Amino acid sequence: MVLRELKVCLLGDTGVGKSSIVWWFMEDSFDPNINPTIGASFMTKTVQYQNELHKFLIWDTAGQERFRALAPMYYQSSAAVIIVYDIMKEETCSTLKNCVKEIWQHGPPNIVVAIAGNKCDLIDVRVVMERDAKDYTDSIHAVFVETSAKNAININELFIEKSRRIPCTDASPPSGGKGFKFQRQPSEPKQSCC
Ligand SMILES: Nc1nc2c(ncn2[C@@H]2O[C@H](COP(=O)(O)OP(=O)(O)OP(=O)(O)O)[C@@H](O)[C@H]2O)c(=O)[nH]1
Repeated sequence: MVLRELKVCLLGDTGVGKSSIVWWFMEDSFDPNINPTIGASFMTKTVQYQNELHKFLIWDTAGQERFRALAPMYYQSSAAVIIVYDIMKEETCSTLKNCVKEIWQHGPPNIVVAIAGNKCDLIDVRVVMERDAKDYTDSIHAVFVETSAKNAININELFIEKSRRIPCTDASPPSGGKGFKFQRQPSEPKQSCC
């Protein structure tokens, strides 16, 4: 079976639920008392997709202002970004849009962008309309999905949709070899990020 590697970076404001999304994807569980990320955290998970194994290499970045300058170090070496906003906080959409602009300017060419409107379990108190978010993401040709890390809505789908769109690196060991091929190495940050 072919093994493919997909480097994915999560970006977005503090508190939108990036770590919770990753945690659900990794562990099938939700922690209401999860701590804010410091710097960034790295995780891997391998899933079977059709007749391939997809190994996700996931960088979960910190959304707090004081860590934003670090973000380019992670997205510049990624094949895909998931930019998360909170459907209850309009201002997190502004951050998202700034983030998209920055990635277009400073990210790798052909990076795949997905937008996740998180906390859709709180649909009754939403302030960001799904239609508006969808129109925006269509305009930038990004994948769009509303998610809930709390109720496990669309989390696996988000990662699977990514893996369908990313031109994956074949990480199968060359015949006789044992190692994995990595796509790109992190480089120095160019400027502060989303
Ligand atoms: N109701 C609800 N709460 C959520 C959801 N996802 C995350 N939360 C809560 O939102 C808060 C922030 O979640 P985090 O996952 O730490 O957010 P983050 O984007 O990683 O934050 P930083 O690490 O600071 O960048 C926590 O209290 C979570 O329990 C969700 O889908 N629904």
